[in-house]
Amino acid sequence: MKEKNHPERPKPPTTMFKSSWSEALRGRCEVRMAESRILIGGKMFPYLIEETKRPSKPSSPMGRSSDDNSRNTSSFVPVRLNNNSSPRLHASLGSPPSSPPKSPTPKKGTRSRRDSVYDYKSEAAKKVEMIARNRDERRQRQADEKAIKDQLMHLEQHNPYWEFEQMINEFRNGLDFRPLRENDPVVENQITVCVRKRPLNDKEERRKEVDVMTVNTKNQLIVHEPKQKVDLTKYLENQHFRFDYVFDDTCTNDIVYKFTAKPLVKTIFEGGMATCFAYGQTGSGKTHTMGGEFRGRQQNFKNGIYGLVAMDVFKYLNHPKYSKMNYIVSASFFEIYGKLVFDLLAKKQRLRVLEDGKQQVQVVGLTEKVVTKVEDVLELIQKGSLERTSGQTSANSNSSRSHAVFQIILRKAGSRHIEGKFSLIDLAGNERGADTSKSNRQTRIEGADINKSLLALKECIRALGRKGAHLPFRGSKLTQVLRDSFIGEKSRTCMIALISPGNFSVDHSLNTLRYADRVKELIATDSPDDDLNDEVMINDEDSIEDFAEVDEEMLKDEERRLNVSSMEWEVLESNKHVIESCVYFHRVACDLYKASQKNGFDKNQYATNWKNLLSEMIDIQKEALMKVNEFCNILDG
Ligand SMILES: Nc1ncnc2c1ncn2[C@@H]1O[C@H](COP(=O)(O)OP(=O)(O)OP(=O)(O)O)[C@@H](O)[C@H]1O
Repeated sequence: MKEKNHPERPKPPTTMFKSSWSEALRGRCEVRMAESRILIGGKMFPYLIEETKRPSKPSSPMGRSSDDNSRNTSSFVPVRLNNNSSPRLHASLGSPPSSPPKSPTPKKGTRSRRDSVYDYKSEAAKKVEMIARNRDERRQRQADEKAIKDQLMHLEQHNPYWEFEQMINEFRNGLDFRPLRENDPVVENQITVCVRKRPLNDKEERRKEVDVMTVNTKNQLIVHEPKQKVDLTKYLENQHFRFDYVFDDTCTNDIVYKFTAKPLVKTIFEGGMATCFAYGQTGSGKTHTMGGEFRGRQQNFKNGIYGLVAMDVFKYLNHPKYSKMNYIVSASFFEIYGKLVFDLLAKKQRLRVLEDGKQQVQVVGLTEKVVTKVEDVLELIQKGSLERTSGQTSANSNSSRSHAVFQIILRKAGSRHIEGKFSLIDLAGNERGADTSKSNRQTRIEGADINKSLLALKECIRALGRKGAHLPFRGSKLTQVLRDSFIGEKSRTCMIALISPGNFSVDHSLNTLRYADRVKELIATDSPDDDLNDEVMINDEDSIEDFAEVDEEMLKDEERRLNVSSMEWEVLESNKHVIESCVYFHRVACDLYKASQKNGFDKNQYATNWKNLLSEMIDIQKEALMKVNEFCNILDG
C-alpha cells in the first residue's frame, strides 16, 4: 500500500510522520493499515486503524477480552497518527507479528470497512475515543507545561530576578497608592527627614535589576528585600519606613525642593540657621538633587537645590518686608575630605579650621564672594562644582569621598555679624563609611573619617532636636564647621536621604533608611527640654588671633564620646539583627526538621542545609558577641 494510493489519508504533517509511514512502506511489518477519522470533541482526528487477526484469547489493548470483539474476526486498534505518533505505533511498526494478518476484503453488498469502524464505535470505539481524548488532553497539558517552563526559562535568561519581580508586582497590586502631590500641604518642622527614590538608571536596567522600593503614600516607603531560604526558596522581606515625606521616582527637583529646603529659606531672614543635607550611597542622586539635573555631562545648576535656594533668597530680598533691611548676600563653597578642608572657589586651596575659647569655629581664609543676583550664585556653584570633579574619573570619584558645603550668608551692610546662613551639604557616599574593614590603609582611614562624620552629624541633629543636649560637634570636621547650624531655637534642618531603587543596592539603601529613620525616630520620641542651654552667640568682634587649633585633650574626649555613641548604635543594631535572625532560624530549622520526618528525605541535602544554617547562626552570634565585648571595653574606659 503506497502512500499515494491511499485517497483518504491526509498529507503527512511532519517528517516524523513521514518516517513512520515510510517504515511501514518498507514492509518491515505486515500490519495492514487503514486510516479513518474519528470524531472527538467535534473535531476530526486522523487515526491509523491497525487491523490484526486476533490471537485466540488475548485481552484487547483496552483491557477488554477478545470476546467483546466477537462480532468481528479482526479488531481495529486506532493509533493516533500525528507527529507524536504513539509508542504503540512505533512498536507495532518496528516488530512484525509472527503471522501476517490478512486484509479483509469487503464483499459486494456487505458494509464497507469504514462503516464497520463506525459501527464498531458503539462500544470499543467509544473507549478508544476516551483513551485518545485523555491522551490528547494529557499531551496538551504537557505541551502547555513545557511552554510555560520554556517561557520561564526564557524569562530567567532575560531577567534572573523575575521571581522577585513577580512577588513585588503582586504585593503592589494589593496596595492603595496615594503618593505625594505637588499641592499637598508643607509641614513646618524644625527637623525634616525625607527620602527620595531615583529611577533605575541605564546600568541597573542593563543588569536587569528589580526595583525593590515601593512608595505607596506621601510618607511611607516599603523595601522588598530579596531573600533566599536554605532550601533555596525565594521570598521577600518587606520592611516599612515612615518619614516626613517620601518622594518617588517621578518627583522632580522642584517638588523635592518645595517640601524640603524652600520652607527653610525664611529661617535665615528671621535670624536662624538653615541646613539641608543630602545623604546616601554613591550614585543615589545627591549631586543631582543638590547641584541640579545632569544632561549628559552638563549639569543644570538652575534646578538643583543650591540654585533654587539662591533664587528664593533673592525673592525674599526684594520683598518689601526685607528690602529695607540692607542685607548683603555672600556665598562660599568648600569641600571636607577627612580632616582636610579645601576652598572650591580658590583652586582647592587648603584651609584651616580653628576654634576659640568660646567654641566659635572659623574656617580661616575661606573665600566668601558677595553676590547681587541669582546668576552670580549660579556662576559660583558652577565654578565650585567643576573644581570638585576636575581630575576625577567616574570609577575613582573623590567627590563621593568628600562632603561639599555650599553656604549662602546674610549680613547687614557694614557688619561682620552673620544674620542668617543657609548651609547646603552634599555628603560623602555613606557606603564609604562602611568601608573600614577591607581595602588599603588609605581607604580604611577615609572610611573611618566618613563614618565618624556621619555619626557625629546624627548626634548633632539629635542634639538640635533635644535642645540643650550636649552637642558633639568636635567629633568631625564637618560638624565642627557646621557647629552654629545646630544651635539656637530658630535653627532648622532638613535631611534628604537618597536611595537607589535596584536590588543590588538594597543593603546600602537599608543602611541609609535606618540612619534617616534613627534621626526621625529620635525627633519623634525625644521630648524637647524647655530649659535651653545658654548658647554661645557668635561674636563678630572676635579676631582670627583668638582662634587656635582645638585642644588635643578636648578632641580625645569628644572622640571617646562619639565612639561610645557609635558603638552603642552598632550593638543595638546587632541586637536587633540577632532577634530578626532568630525568628528566621527558628522557621527554617522547623522546616528542615519537618522535611526530615517525611519518608525518603534527602539526607545529604538535609545535612548540608542544617550545617549551613547552624554556621550562619554561629557567625551572627559571634559578631554580636564581638561588638558587645568591644562596647564593654569602651564603657570600662
Ligand atoms: N531623581 C533622579 N532622576 C533621574 N536621574 C537621576 C536622579 N537622581 C540621580 N540621577 C542620576 O544618577 C546618576 C548619579 O547621580 P549623582 O551623581 O547625583 O549621585 P551621587 O549620590 O551624588 O553620587 P556621588 O556620591 O558619587 O557623587 C546621575 O547620572 C544622575 O543624573
